[in-house]
This record gives sequence, C-alpha cells and structure tokens, in this order.
Amino acid sequence: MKKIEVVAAIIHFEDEILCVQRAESKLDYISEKFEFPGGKIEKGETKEEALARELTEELDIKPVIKDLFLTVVHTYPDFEITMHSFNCITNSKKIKLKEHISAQWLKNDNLSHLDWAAADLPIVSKLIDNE
Ligand SMILES: Nc1nc2c([nH]c(=O)n2[C@@H]2O[C@H](COP(=O)(O)OP(=O)(O)OP(=O)(O)O)[C@@H](O)[C@H]2O)c(=O)[nH]1
Repeated sequence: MKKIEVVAAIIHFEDEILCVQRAESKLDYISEKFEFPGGKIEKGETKEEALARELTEELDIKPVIKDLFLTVVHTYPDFEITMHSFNCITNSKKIKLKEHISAQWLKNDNLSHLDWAAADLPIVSKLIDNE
C-alpha cells in the first residue's frame, strides 16, 4: 500500500484553533472533510520546512512553528498516512484560502462538532483532553 508522510499545523490564535475544509475529491473519505493545514513532505525538506512552505502556499501565512504535538499513523482504504502535527502560533486571524473551501477558528471545546478526516481524530481528541 502507498505510504505518505504529511505535516499539519495546529495554528493557535489566543484560545482558538484554525480548522480548514478540503475541497471535493473522488476519495469520499477525505472529500470536504475538515483538517489542519499542511501537506506532504517533499524530498530533502525538514518537517518544519515542509510545513512553512505549505502554509505559505495554502493560506499565505507564516506563523511561528513550535513543538511537535502528535504523530498519527492511519490507514485509509487507498494509502497509509503518517502525519506529524505541530503547534504553531499566529498573531493575526488573517488568511487567504487558496485551496480550501472554508475555514473556522474554534475553541477546543467546539472542535468535535466538525466532520474531520479520520486521521485527525486522535489529534482532535488530544486537543480536547488538554483543555
Ligand atoms: N494537510 C493535511 N492533510 C491531511 C490531514 N488529514 C489527512 O488525512 N490528510 C491527508 O493527507 C494527504 C495530504 O496531502 P495534500 O494533498 O494535502 O498534500 P499536498 O498539498 O502536498 O498535495 P499535492 O499532492 O496535491 O501536492 C491528503 O490525502 C489528506 O487527505 C490534515 O489534517 N492535514
């Protein structure tokens, strides 16, 4: 099975976190699901470099990338994903949605209300537990 390695940003603004919604896709299990912004690590990049590049490409933002929060391994029907999530801090809620179809800034208690990609659920649970 195909394996991909992905980085994702938990972007904090005060007590809120940025949640973004993927576009429609032929893979129904990720189509229009909520996720944390990020993407695949390219050859030769560190995780932090990949995350900084993806955040510029997807949202045109440069938050401060802090510590690794959780690494999740999840098997979807068509591929296995290893996803490294990092806490990031921003001092502005300004974003430009270049690829995603919507975005919400939510407090931890409200994160469970969204329809998340399955690989994100352990991250969402840990954020809620840390509250
Ligand atoms: N960025 C991101 N991807 C996630 C999350 N959860 C999750 O299952 N994924 C999956 O991980 C994969 C990331 O690939 P991507 O398509 O965003 O990466 P990319 O920007 O490098 O895409 P590209 O291949 O079109 O260049 C997708 O299959 C996506 O559905 C998440 O929270 N953030």
